[in-house]
Amino acid sequence: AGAVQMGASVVLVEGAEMGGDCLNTGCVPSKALLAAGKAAEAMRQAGPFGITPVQPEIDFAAVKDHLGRVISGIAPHDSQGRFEALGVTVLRDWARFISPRELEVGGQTIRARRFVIATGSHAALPPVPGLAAVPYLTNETIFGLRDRPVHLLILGGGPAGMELAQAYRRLGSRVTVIEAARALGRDDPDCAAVVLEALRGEGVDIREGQDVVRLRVIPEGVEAVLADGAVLTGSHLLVAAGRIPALERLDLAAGGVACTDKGVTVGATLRSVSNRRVYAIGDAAGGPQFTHAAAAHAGVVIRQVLLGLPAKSAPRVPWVTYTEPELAQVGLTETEARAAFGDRLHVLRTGFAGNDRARAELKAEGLVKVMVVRGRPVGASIAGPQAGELIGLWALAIAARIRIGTVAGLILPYPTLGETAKRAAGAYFSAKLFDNPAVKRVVRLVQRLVP
Ligand SMILES: Cc1cc2nc3c(=O)[nH]c(=O)nc-3n(C[C@H](O)[C@H](O)[C@H](O)COP(=O)(O)OP(=O)(O)OC[C@H]3O[C@@H](n4cnc5c(N)ncnc54)[C@H](O)[C@@H]3O)c2cc1C
Ligand SMILES: NC(=O)c1ccc[n+]([C@@H]2O[C@H](COP(=O)([O-])OP(=O)(O)OC[C@H]3O[C@@H](n4cnc5c(N)ncnc54)[C@H](O)[C@@H]3O)[C@@H](O)[C@H]2O)c1
Repeated sequence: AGAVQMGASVVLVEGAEMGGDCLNTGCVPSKALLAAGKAAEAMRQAGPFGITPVQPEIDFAAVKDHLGRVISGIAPHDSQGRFEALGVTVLRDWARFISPRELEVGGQTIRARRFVIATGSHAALPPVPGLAAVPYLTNETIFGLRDRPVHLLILGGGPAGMELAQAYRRLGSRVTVIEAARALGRDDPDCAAVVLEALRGEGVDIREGQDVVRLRVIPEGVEAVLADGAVLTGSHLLVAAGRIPALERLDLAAGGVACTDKGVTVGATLRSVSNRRVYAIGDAAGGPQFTHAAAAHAGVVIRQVLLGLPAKSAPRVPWVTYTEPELAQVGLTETEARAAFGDRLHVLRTGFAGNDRARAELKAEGLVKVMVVRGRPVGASIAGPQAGELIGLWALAIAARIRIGTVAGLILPYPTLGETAKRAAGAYFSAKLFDNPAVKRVVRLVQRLVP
């Protein structure tokens, strides 16, 4: 869309649904499902507000229809019609390279000056004994279910696994997550612990540090035997154990495009190291796998290809796991910042328990951690209500190299969750101001001298 509107001649090739993974089988249906689960949970948890709690009746097929409506509502923005109206030639078939500067698409040859590979990723299938012989779901099939799984076993406790675990649990399924290492392991452990405790409190069974040693079909569905000997039986199995780039149809060898099992081999400019006509963006580029990362990549390519300007992809992007409470990260985690800056690091912490809005809404679990080096934030981790919205301020502060004092001095409306930022920033100064005998001496002196 950007390229054509800036005057380039553009062909867009899509082999499946317009809108890709995010719209059809990723972000959008998962957030719509989480929203349905949240509505159900609010009914169960109304008691403390003085409202009789009810066990909601969930029409699972109607929930599935809700996902469909949300997708259809957004789809026009990603549609063939919209792109054609902008002047893009849209071809609905699979593309493959036939030479370093030609693609074959449905019998047609396309010769181009530049190519952008934006083919996304698929669910990775881990080498678990028996997986090939049992029925399993991935993100490409689970959102199509019209019947509620009785007991959903989820292989993988990353963002995909944990978001769907909470959604299905709240919609009435039993859910067991089997995680080989640490659940939500890319996030700050203190913040991840808040989310895991909340999920366990809702009845999600999370088995960490557990390999599945065998899977087999049983009459009720699937049986999983874990390394510790536990035997789990589920009606359905979801594989959410990471992603592999979707390069299999492209015949990259014919195009002279080097790749690994992580994606097309590119540097920070996103240009193929082996074919200078080719760029790779999004999940296919082997970096962070988020829609906003893919969108930022698109800007990096447009700048270089259309304007001839230098551009590089950002080494880090923020991310959010949309459980309730939410889990958000921008910049460095405490562990990363400690490794990079050692004793120069100050870690500021504040809990949502000290935030009056969170108290009023009975959502006071969670914390904000801010990593500060030489008076400027270099990272923030948040677990709590609306963490995904709250991380925006820290993203700006880090990107614009704003001093922590500027955040502490902000006047923010009361009572808002956003005040957690001011409170966390204030912690940088409170120790220096309030526990400092020199400050106390100065204040006493000023009190005596000032009339
Ligand atoms: C369950 C789930 C939830 C997620 N939630 C979030 C979220 O909340 N926020 C977030 O930022 N990210 C989320 N993600 C990640 C996000 O979906 C991806 O990072 C994003 O879709 C990547 O965009 P992309 O353009 O690289 O690839 P895609 O969106 O996958 O698009 C690639 C397109 O290329 C097409 N294609 C592939 N090969 C060919 C070929 N040879 N010829 C023609 N067409 C081809 C595919 O059909 C597809 O339509 C989630 C992922 C999952 C699985
Ligand atoms: N809210 C969001 O932005 C969001 C939501 C969902 C997915 N995504 C993106 O999509 C991508 C895929 O998500 P994901 O959660 O599938 O991947 P992931 O790589 O983030 O997590 C996969 C998890 O599965 C575990 N695992 C791997 N093999 C296993 C095995 N054999 N048994 C048990 N556990 C195993 C890993 O240890 C890891 O914790 C991620 O990169 C993520 O960034 C983003």
